[in-house]
Amino acid sequence: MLRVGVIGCGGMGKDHIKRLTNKIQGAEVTAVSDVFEESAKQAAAICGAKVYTDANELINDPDVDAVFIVSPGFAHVESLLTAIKAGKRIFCEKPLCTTAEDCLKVVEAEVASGKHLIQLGFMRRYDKGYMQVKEALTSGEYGEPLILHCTHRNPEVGTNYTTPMAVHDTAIHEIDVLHWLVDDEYESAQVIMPKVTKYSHSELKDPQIMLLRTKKGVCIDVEVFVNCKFGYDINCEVVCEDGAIKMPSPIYPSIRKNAAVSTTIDTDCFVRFKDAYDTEVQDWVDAAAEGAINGPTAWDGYLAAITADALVKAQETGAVEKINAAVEKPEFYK
Ligand SMILES: NC(=O)c1ccc[n+]([C@@H]2O[C@H](COP(=O)([O-])OP(=O)(O)OC[C@H]3O[C@@H](n4cnc5c(N)ncnc54)[C@H](O)[C@@H]3O)[C@@H](O)[C@H]2O)c1
Ligand SMILES: O[C@H]1[C@H](O)[C@@H](O)[C@H](O)[C@@H](O)[C@H]1O
Repeated sequence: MLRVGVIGCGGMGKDHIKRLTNKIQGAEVTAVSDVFEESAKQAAAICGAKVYTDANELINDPDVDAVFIVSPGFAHVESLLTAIKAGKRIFCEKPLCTTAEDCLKVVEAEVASGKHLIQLGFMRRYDKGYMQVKEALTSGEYGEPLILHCTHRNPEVGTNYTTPMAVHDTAIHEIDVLHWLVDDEYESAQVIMPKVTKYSHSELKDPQIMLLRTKKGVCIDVEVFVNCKFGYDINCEVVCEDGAIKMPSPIYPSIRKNAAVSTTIDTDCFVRFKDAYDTEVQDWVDAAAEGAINGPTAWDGYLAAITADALVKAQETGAVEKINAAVEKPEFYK
């Protein structure tokens, strides 16, 4: 049994604690921590775990074999470095860290430890729909990918959500999954700002159109619209030389009523990606039995961070911004 300590007991933290406690085979939550003791206590009630307010104490608890980081992005770096030092296995929710500089520190610490310790929570790589698109692309039947059209729509966000978060918090998922889909790396980024929706506020330009170009010349457009009001709507279509592949939407019945046909759209990521979260976490636990780490790595987190930085710069300049890694991909991640 893998004894897991969970850091961060907010919305996503509690969702993962329930998953680890009720669904995942081979793991138990033995400790939880939150800077707010009351949040940690509420989470501990779900799983009967020890309560900490200091994440570093949880990491060094001898009853914790592995650490699950679900605190806000800005707090990830400290827990990651402490857990690497303690030699603990780590699952870290996206983003790895909020700056490329911190991501690089984590990459360097993991490489120096000589052990693969970190799986990053880019769950879309475990989503059935994206996996089907990837399978179609790698079959070679449709030729080379040329263009990707994507949408990332949330029904609404809180008033503390600001313009750069459309990149760091939201488009970060597309940044990771799309280059993985087409097996390529990003070269440049640009952002186009349409008219702002009446449902936004002065600190948030919403919607945005993000454009990415890969080294092989694939052009990607992602509409990020976080106050779209109508649902949690994720779409992706890959236009290839010999066909176009559209990711399937979750299947709901089509209802005929009052002279209209309607189908449900999910309203949040917890439902839309429920199966993907379950699969990624089970994979992390299963890999532990073999002393391995699967899935997205700290290096993927670093690549996402430099791409995010270019997009945030492009939000301000409106220009095409280059994306360059400060270092070569270490042998360790190849
Ligand atoms: N993969 C996904 O689709 C997905 C979905 C939602 C959230 N997330 C990620 O999960 C993480 C948490 O998001 P959330 O929505 O639960 O946020 P949240 O604000 O609801 O919860 C964060 C919790 O962490 C606590 N906290 C803050 N600093 C801490 C620290 N240093 N140590 C321990 N706890 C600390 C806060 O008190 C809060 O209870 C973020 O990295 C976010 O990007 C991922
Ligand atoms: O933290 C959440 C989460 O990552 C969701 O998957 C994404 O759709 C939201 O935009 C973001 O705010």
